[in-house]
Amino acid sequence: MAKTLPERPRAVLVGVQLPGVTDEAHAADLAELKRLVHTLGFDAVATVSQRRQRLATGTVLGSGKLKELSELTGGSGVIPSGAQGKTSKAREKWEAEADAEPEDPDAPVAPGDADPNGSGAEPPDEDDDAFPDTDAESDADAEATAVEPGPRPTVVVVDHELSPGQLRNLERATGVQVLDRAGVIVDIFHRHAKSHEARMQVEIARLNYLAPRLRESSGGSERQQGRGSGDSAVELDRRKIRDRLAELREGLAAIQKDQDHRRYARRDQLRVALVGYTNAGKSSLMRALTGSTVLVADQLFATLDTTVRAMQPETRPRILVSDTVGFIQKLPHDLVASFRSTLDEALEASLLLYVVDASDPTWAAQLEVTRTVLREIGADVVPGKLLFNKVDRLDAAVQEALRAEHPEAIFLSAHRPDDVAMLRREVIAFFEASMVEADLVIPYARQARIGEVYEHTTVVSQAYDETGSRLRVRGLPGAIARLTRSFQE
Ligand SMILES: Nc1nc2c(ncn2[C@@H]2O[C@H](COP(=O)(O)OP(=O)(O)OP(=O)(O)O)[C@@H](O)[C@H]2O)c(=O)[nH]1
Ligand SMILES: [Mg+2]
Repeated sequence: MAKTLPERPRAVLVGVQLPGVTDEAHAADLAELKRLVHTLGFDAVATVSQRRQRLATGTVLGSGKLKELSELTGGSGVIPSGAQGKTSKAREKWEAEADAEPEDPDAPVAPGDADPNGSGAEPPDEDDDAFPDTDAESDADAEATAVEPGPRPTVVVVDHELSPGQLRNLERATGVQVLDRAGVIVDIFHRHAKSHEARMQVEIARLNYLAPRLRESSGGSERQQGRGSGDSAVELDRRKIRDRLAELREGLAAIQKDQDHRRYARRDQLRVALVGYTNAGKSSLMRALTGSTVLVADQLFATLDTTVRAMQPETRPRILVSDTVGFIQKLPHDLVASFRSTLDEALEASLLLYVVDASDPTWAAQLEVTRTVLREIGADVVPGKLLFNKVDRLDAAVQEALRAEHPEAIFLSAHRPDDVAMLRREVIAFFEASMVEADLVIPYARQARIGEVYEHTTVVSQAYDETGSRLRVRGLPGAIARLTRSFQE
């Protein structure tokens, strides 16, 4: 099918299997990178993989593998030595700062496990020799690099976070544009962000990501300033980025204040949030439960905005359902920070529905990523239910085994109305269980506000006496306490 479409850029994936990473986990990582790259509009046509003790400081791969990679892209396979001499003092300083500014909340994405001292890694690394067994290992999986026939790949995508220096070195050696995993995710977020807020959050993350990587054009990556006065152009860009970041933060703070108000207004309502790994089926369940038309798509990070809708048909009191941004492993730090406010929805829910794609063999690792992120924002104290979604794709035996292992979980398919109805009953039952019954007296003078009671509780019976109407209600203890107070004032 892809052949009839306009040509998609062809990409080579690069992954290093570090100690402690199993073959399965490594393969799953690369498969996920392939999906990310696909979502971005590239075709991954080859994978270069190597086992190493750690990422090579300068070029990620050892020199042998780097040659192999560069043969695929038509690059020289080496870092031209002349190119290294040109780095001026100002640029060095800028890069060094960019690589290591941990105390600055605006600091660019940390280089992660790669290149911990963030030197920018200009000189070609020499650690190939320090690990003499690596060459043998690279020979061992040399035959893994098969390329689909067609034109030369024009992009290299590395499954790790690269320091600006590593990125530049790889571009020089391969002669093509190099993206790292964080860059791919940032770009996807950039394309998928719809609301004003999400766009601002993503722009902040993107600027933080791009800033340390600004440089004169090399290997086809975009460069706004064209040629000219080199470092001063970089300096200028840097100032512009700082200004823009400040402006964005201000705008975001205003929007978030507004949202805090709205959230405050919803505080008495019954709320459930759908959380989970990207593509697990959160938006599909959201649609099914609320009849809303949120985007459902077989791509990663289809949803970037939190949507809140009442469960349909409406219950009394109504139950609000939130759809949230999905998680992924190795999510760039900046993006996690950007989406923290989105995740506040999850924090404020009374119930979290952990949606898992049961048909994905790596579901357990995906669930762990979800739990870890939620733990980090303190949402692990919110009661949760485990939802094994997409069971329509499982064969009966696998499903049986899963059910036996997780008797407390809900098994369903977002595509089956009966399953969704069952989920709805489960959600209602959860809230029922936490509700209490109480009597509310509404003085005649305040009858106009009786609607508030109906909004936040279930009215079991109603009677009238000389003081006003007397309602027997069921609701969450907090809501009842607030209503009682508000009608006594
Ligand atoms: N077979 C099957 N496919 C499903 C089911 N639920 C969702 N899908 C499909 O899975 C893909 C992802 O679904 P979404 O609902 O967009 O997933 P999401 O969790 O919202 O994903 P993000 O917004 O990207 O984080 C879509 O192609 C859905 O049609 C299910 O129960 N069975
Ligand atoms: Mg979604």
